[in-house]
Amino acid sequence: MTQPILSPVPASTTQPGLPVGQRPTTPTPLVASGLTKTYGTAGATTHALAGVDLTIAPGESVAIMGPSGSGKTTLLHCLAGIITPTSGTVLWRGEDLASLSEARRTALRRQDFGFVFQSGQLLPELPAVENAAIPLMLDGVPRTEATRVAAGWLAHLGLAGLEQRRPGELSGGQAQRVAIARALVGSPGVVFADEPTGALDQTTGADVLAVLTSAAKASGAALVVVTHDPGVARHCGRTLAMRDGRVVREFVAPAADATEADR
Ligand SMILES: Nc1ncnc2c1ncn2[C@@H]1O[C@H](COP(=O)(O)OP(=O)(O)OP(=O)(O)O)[C@@H](O)[C@H]1O
Repeated sequence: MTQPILSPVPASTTQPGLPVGQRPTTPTPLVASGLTKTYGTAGATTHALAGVDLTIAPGESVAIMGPSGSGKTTLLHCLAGIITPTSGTVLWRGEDLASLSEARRTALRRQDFGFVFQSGQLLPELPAVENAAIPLMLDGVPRTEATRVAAGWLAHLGLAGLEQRRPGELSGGQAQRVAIARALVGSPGVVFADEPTGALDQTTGADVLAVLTSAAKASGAALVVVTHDPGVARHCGRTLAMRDGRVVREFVAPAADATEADR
């Protein structure tokens, strides 16, 4: 039986996953200022982001909603350093992500950020426990230790006994829990989730979302979730409604007063 490595106590008193000292422990906000992103070339441009200012506090959960094409994924990708904004800055631990070398940005994404996508993010040939352990192994943690920690997360997320199953042998909801374990296993500062329940039925999606938000909270990670589902947004402390590349409304939890037009 693997040892549980996540206890429901504040992250300030425990850093699940890795031995103390391997991770910076000072909580830090993620601060975006004046973000714009323009795709295309002269004559055929799309202004996907038209000036976004946003601060994600340590440990807070933020849902990003808005109609298709309003810039949600573009914002998430800028915040996570996956793409570089056309103008504006994203500061993490005092550094502008755009000023880092690609190698530094890649390392930072692996070490400080976790990611959950809609589906298809697990490697089909690897068992669940190894899928979940990947970020640690890429970071140089020995395989035995990495899989021990990953197994602890799988157990915490309700997947004890399924460690050796490959993704094709898991349900959609179980596969998303493995993806959540993988996102949290390295004790990230921020977890980014893009439509994490979009491929699941409503009940399974609600379960997975509850698991994601509570596990992120217990680990002390901030959570940024792009979603069309107001049920998802209700799990988050703050909801931003986007339109035409801007944040046009903001709700403090729960987002019960979000209208159909905000989705
Ligand atoms: N790589 C790209 N090249 C050109 N245009 C892009 C690119 N990515 C996004 N866009 C455009 O930028 C705008 C914002 O796209 P984005 O994917 O951020 O919106 P979204 O709100 O996440 O949409 P959805 O809810 O449909 O996923 C859209 O008009 C889209 O067509």
